[in-house]
Amino acid sequence: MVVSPKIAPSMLSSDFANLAAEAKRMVDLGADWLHMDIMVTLKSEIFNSYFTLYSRLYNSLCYSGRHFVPNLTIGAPVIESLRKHTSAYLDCHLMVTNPMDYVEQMGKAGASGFTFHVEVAKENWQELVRKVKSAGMRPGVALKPGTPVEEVYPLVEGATPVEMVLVMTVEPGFGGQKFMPNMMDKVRALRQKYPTLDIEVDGGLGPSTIEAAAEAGANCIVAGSSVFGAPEPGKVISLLRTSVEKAQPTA
Ligand SMILES: O=C(CO)[C@@H](O)[C@H](O)COP(=O)(O)O
Repeated sequence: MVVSPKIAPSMLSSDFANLAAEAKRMVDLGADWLHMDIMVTLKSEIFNSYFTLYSRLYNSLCYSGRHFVPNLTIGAPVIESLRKHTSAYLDCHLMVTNPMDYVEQMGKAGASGFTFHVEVAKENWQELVRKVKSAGMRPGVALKPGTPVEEVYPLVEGATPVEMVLVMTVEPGFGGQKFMPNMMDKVRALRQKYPTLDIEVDGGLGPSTIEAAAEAGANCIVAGSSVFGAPEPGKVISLLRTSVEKAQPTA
């Protein structure tokens, strides 16, 4: 195996009122990571940082209104609570417009991975990656469906590189959307350039779409509704893993 499979149920599809039990259930069923979707409002972020006309304009043009995504989920306090109940790798995907503001609190809360969006970190990604590492987390970069894959190359090749690229296979914001097969061109390009990189796919992954993703070269698989909605979630986790294993070239 060149890269190992990491199956990461998206806790966005879990019962939030029973998060600790849901996390344990997933780990017991064979999950490698727990994927945590962090989405916050732009409003709270801009009060924490600089409120400029530019950022207002930029965000209204790029991010349909005042949020990076049109949904609200969890933040560092929930990660901190969950961390008391599990030692699992918490794969945190920050769908926020100012990831720098969250590095310290996410590190202290016990996040394992900190994946930010390239669309909002074009200027300061080097400092961001350094801070993520010194806060004890593994840095990753995510890209939305409309973002060209070339935009993440400098982050993978930098002096302090990211350790994972997350290719969104739906528009970020909600679980239960349809997988976008044309995103596999990005995965293929990344795998060809970086044979040992962790490449994650997120959105619409399940038994009917895993083959396309695994064949393209994805090894970290986020799956929400296909796992939590299955009568036997353990079988889905194991099928996802087998598909990745089968598709990987042997070293
Ligand atoms: O980040 C997101 C949505 O923004 C994902 O993590 C979803 O939670 C994946 O859910 P499914 O598409 O697998 O239901």
